[in-house]
Amino acid sequence: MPQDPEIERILQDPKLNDNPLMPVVKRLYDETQEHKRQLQKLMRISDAFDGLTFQENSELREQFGKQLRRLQKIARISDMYQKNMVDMNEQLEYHAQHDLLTDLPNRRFAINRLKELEAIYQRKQTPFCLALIDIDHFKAINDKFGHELGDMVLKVVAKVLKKGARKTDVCSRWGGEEFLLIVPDLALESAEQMVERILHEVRAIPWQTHLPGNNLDFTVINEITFSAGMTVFQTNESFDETIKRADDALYQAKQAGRNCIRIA
Ligand SMILES: Nc1nc2c(ncn2[C@@H]2O[C@H](COP(=O)(O)OP(=O)(O)OP(=O)(O)O)[C@@H](O)[C@H]2O)c(=O)[nH]1
Repeated sequence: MPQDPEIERILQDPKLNDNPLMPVVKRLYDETQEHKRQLQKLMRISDAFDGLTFQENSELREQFGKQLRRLQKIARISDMYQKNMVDMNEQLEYHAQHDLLTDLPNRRFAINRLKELEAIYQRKQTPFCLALIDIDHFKAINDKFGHELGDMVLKVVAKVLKKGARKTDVCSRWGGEEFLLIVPDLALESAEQMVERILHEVRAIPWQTHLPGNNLDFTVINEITFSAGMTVFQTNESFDETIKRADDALYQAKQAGRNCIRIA
């Protein structure tokens, strides 16, 4: 420990030995030296601690970075997972309301739409028409050419029906070879003209020429037609009753030789 030379000299001076203040000066000097030693020791400890802290800091920083990267990865995975769940839910919802073969809205979808229209009708008296459309002699197509070709015919006819209807109409697969067309905001006469036009388009499908379809031979089909029963929703009835009337009209169309529309 470096001593203070000036004070050392005074303390060693024999002339001052008898000075009554000398013991106090000596004690103070010793205490000061001791404090100095303590201070230096503390500084050394603090230096070492600083080094240690720095090392720990960089280790902590590295661990923190690692954790952060892991968290970001987990967040990305969770994002993707959530997006997949949303996509899957949308798909599930879509498939719950659409027909797998034709991709048209299914019976459940149509019934929901009918419920909505029925409710709207109670408030605003906005009329809507229904057309039950049934492909003629479809069993014979299956029997003669096979179920696979029958499926393709259903798909092609469904496309033509959808294309012929307006965007606001619902063209649904009601079941088997039967379709329900829901036509809101249109007088029955105009709706009938629309279905007549669609029937004409279905008849005109060029089965003989250029239909795509794996190894299926569409040239065996001559002409596909449908029969339709149409009606309009009336006050004080449920849509079930409207459908029943459309079904009766469809029966009449079949009885009349098919390939035509009847109104009830
Ligand atoms: N390929 C195929 N056939 C179906 C499907 N759904 C129902 N069918 C068939 O459609 C046929 C309907 O036959 P029917 O109810 O006798 O009616 P149709 O032969 O069209 O006779 P009409 O309606 O009186 O003109 C049945 O043979 C069913 O098996 C389907 O998804 N794919």
